[in-house]
Amino acid sequence: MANIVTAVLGFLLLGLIAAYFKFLYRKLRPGEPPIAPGHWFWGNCIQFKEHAVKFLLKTHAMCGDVFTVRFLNQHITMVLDIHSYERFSREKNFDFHAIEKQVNRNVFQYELVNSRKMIREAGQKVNGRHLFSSMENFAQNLTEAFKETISGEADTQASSNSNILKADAAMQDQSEKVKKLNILNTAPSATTRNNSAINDINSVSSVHQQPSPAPSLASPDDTTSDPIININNDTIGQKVSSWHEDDLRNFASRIFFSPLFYSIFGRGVKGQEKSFQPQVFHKMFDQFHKYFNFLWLGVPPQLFPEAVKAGAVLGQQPHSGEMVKRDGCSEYIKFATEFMLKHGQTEREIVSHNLVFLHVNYNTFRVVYWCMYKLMEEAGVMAALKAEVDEVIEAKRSGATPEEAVAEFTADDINKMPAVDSFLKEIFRCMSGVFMIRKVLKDTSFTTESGAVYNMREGDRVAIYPPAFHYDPEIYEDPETFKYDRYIDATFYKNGKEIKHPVIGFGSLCPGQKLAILEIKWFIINLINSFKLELLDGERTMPNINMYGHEILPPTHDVRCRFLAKEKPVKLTYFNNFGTANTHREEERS
Ligand code: HEM
Repeated sequence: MANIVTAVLGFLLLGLIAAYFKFLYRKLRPGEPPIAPGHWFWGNCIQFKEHAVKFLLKTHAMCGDVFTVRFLNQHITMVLDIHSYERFSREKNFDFHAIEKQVNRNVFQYELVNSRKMIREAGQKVNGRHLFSSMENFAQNLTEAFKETISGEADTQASSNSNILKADAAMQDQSEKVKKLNILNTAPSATTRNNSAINDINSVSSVHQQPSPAPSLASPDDTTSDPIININNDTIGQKVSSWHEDDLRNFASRIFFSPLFYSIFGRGVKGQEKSFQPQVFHKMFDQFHKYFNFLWLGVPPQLFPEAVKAGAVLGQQPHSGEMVKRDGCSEYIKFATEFMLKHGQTEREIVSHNLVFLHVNYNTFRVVYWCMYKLMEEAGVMAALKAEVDEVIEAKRSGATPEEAVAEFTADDINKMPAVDSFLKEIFRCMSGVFMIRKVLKDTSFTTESGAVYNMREGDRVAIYPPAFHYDPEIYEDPETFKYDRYIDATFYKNGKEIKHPVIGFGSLCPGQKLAILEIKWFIINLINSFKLELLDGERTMPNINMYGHEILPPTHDVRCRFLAKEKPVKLTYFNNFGTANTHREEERS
């Protein structure tokens, strides 16, 4: 018996050693970059999770510009040379498609047919003339959201959302449709989960609907802080003519996420939308998003019941035929829906794609959260931006009386405000967590800008890691400090050479970059024009460095703030001037 046990243990050990050499250990081939020191089993997982930027900068100092890190059995070669960004982006053997496929399959559980063509063509629906019309759509929705928040209607709506969900929960049947549309429909009891998700919302509701909610220490991505129902009953329906307290995330959701949602999916018939509402989706999306990094790496969704529950609610969307007819539905969604239907994709796949699109847009919300926070954190930042915004508005202002005062902005006007522009770049510098990652399609010799050659192995991943550039003390003086004016008339150097792209928040492929920047800047201008806002005493937060890998880092926890609608602000309007000669030239230049 003892002999058998010894033999089994021996085989097991041999198996483990063989598995180690097959999957984890790597013998370098000639010309391959060095491997970063790490744990024999985890590789560099722990170092990366503890503080990705510090780990990479330290390894860079040890190994040079190009080196390979390992996450369990996944090798990723890091190209940490900012001057090689363009070469990296242009390299045909470095493929983003495989990464996008992995996200679609593992996180959103579907496959996009002919995805390269779809994204290339759909991407045009937010650029060129569509950039201007998409922006017009967003600006109208933003004005609406500000009006609703100032009049108190947004609170009333949020409260009625909660009622809709209660009614919905009561009415929930065993509908097959709901089961089929659950994007994480991994087990047969999707409907039950769906009900319990809704019930969860309602149970949180009763906890949160207290006259004076305590300051929330929950992460903004934490479901315990509920955006739908975290409402002070005393203020529901009241005009915001006195100071009004809220969680920052909640406030940002109402004045930014809502208009963003409507700009993507349009508006249905008021009062008949059940759970397909921005505040419901925001809440559920956050819940789902928390597990993004695990799902992306292929961990089964069944391990995250909270994500599955959220998936059930997120799956409840209008039928595609209805969606494209909604008032203000984006050209992107219309195009993508038509494309997918032509390629024989199902309703469930269309639903999943809609969520992918919301996912990429969600980054814009995260940036806005940080913009609001940084405006409040230091009085000097708000004062400087306010001075610029007031000055530009004053110069554009028309109308004889304060009631009639209007200032009209074009996209060029919005982009030509140096303090706003620099502030936003600094937000991206400090808050980006993005991996610009590609799959190596075949063995490739990659030459860096300085002429060094590295052999990249087929099947590996290769990445640029912008946050490591953004916090490089050789590029940025005092990189840990937030300086809103860092980018005004400034140039940056590394190894004595000027850097062409000092901030890389969007990777090289994001088709939504121009739209996101315009939307955020327009939001900042409107926010400063319409509201006074402050953090409550002692409220501070910071980016959650454990979330490196997310495009924009979430905060470690939410903060409480208070805001006051300004008396008679100048009415701001966005003017779509696409078609004028100047605009074409600006577009071509950028
Ligand atoms: C602040 C907001 C945003 C950030 C930080 C952001 C960031 C990114 C990043 C880092 C990538 C990967 C690119 C690469 O690796 O080269 C990406 C891809 C993408 N983004 Fe954005 N994005 C934002 C807003 C948007 C918006 C508003 C849209 C809407 C059109 C959008 C659509 C996409 C799409 C479709 C892709 C996939 C591109 C492909 O597969 O080729 N993004 N984004």
